Amino acid sequence: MTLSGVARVAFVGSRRIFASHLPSMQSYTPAFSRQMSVGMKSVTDRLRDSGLLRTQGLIGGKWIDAYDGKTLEVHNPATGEVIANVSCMGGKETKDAISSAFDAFNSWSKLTAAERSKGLRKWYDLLMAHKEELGQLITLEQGKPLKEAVGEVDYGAKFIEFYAEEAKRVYGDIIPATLPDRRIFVLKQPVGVAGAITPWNFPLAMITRKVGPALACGCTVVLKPSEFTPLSALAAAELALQAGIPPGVVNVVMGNAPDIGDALLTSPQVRKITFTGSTAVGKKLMAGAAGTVKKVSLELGGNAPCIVFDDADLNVAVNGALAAKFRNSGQTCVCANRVLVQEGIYEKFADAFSKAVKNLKVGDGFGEGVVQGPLINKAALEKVETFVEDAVSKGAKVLLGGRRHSLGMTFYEPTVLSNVKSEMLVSREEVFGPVAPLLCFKTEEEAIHMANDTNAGLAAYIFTNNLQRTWRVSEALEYGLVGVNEGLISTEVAPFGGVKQSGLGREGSKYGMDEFLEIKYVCLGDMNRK
Ligand SMILES: NC(=O)c1ccc[n+]([C@@H]2O[C@H](COP(=O)([O-])OP(=O)(O)OC[C@H]3O[C@@H](n4cnc5c(N)ncnc54)[C@H](O)[C@@H]3O)[C@@H](O)[C@H]2O)c1
Ligand SMILES: O=CCCC(=O)O
Repeated sequence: MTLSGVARVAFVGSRRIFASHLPSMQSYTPAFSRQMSVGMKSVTDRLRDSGLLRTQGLIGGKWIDAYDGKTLEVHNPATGEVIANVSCMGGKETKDAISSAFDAFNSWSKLTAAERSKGLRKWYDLLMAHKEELGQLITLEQGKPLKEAVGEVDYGAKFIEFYAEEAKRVYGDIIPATLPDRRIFVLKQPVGVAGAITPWNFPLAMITRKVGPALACGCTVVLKPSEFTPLSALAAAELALQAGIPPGVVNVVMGNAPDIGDALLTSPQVRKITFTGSTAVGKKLMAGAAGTVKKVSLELGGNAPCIVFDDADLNVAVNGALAAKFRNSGQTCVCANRVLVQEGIYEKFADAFSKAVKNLKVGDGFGEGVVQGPLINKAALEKVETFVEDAVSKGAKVLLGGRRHSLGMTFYEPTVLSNVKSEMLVSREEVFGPVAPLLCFKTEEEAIHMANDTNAGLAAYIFTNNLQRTWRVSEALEYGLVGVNEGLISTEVAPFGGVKQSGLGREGSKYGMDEFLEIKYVCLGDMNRK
């Protein structure tokens, strides 16, 4: 079937899905067109067949339109075209979703851990069974290369698998009593309904990292995915239903973010807010949650330093920095934001790194060999542009890239800047794009000072072959995660989270469970007392 033969409009349930995201053929090579026709056929047909292309909100196990019938367009960032129109919901729908979650909490929290575990395991199996389609959906609405998108499904699904196992390990304590006729017990209980708000850069994994532990602990969830990428969230929710997770345990609303946020924050029935996104929005949510004193966890923005010492292995450092910087086109909270290079290795590193960056193929995420997709939207593109202009106007030198990509849309050339200084915007704020600013330092103390000179404290990377230095610097860095000779460190088994203004709490690992549990102390008096 040729690309032109693919139906322009497909129907999913009662909703219309527009297939007009298909790219204009003039801009691509024949090989690329063939690839797209296969990819596009899969996206529309396979998703429709599996029921994964959902466009309504999910409340109490039912797929529901916005009460006023409003919809919201979802775009393919690689082409700008509309992929789907999803329900644009607000406070009213959110209140109903909260009621459903509150009702469902009664029964879900009372299931045995083994029963909840079974549901989560089934959900994991279904996510994995649909990993190709889910990956295509992520590429379609978020833009990341297909291979990376399928990798996100693997990564995201692992949180569900891990927490299916962890559900069975919510242990309490027995504390030696202070009086002979008493016994002291500690119980861990689910906090209640959790409001989960997630960003667009990992449309699936940021959801599973929250919903997995929440459900494992016995909590129920009202999820609000990003308006830019709701389709992956809806598909994951559809699979949760197919896995037999009861109605009301997972609810999804999307649309008017402040209205949805207000409904979640002001409801006394919501006992937990778990948020991943920008620091600015996180601060607002934290303030809003104070009114009803909710438990809050926040995964916010970063400003990751990537420190390359003179004694580093050059290849390891180049590959590590490349992975840490250019994953998801630089749109990752743990992406290296500043590359600090010691003066003795600076020139060699700048040269080898620029050569490696030059080889990164930019294009539509469905294109063969593409490793750099578009930025999420025009605002993101303009932000990157402004940051590069600011750096250049203050003396930075463009070693590579430094401008919009000839593909147009929101594509930006993978960029390397040298002679970058700490006061430039690229060093002070999260660039969230494919720009690597190189800063030079002389001593270890200077590197630590430069690295810590920020309000953010999420991820940091160091490249060195000196064991003592590894420990000294790892301990001195004011960050929640440190990669040593490694640029990709995220995994479901390790705690992920920031210090300072990068957030509160941890996701992933056994520690991720604590965010959804309350501790209850029970004092048992003398049962034989007359
Ligand atoms: N620390 C982490 O684990 C982590 C992971 C991924 C992304 N991030 C950060 O996320 C940011 C990029 O994501 P983004 O642009 O989607 O962030 P964002 O803060 O703009 O949006 C995140 C979510 O919050 C919602 N939102 C916005 N205003 C709201 C309000 N008033 N009330 C309720 N919800 C509201 C959005 O609709 C979206 O769903 C970057 O700063 C990145 O570093 C952090
Ligand atoms: O963007 C932040 C999340 C990325 C990750 O989990 O590694």
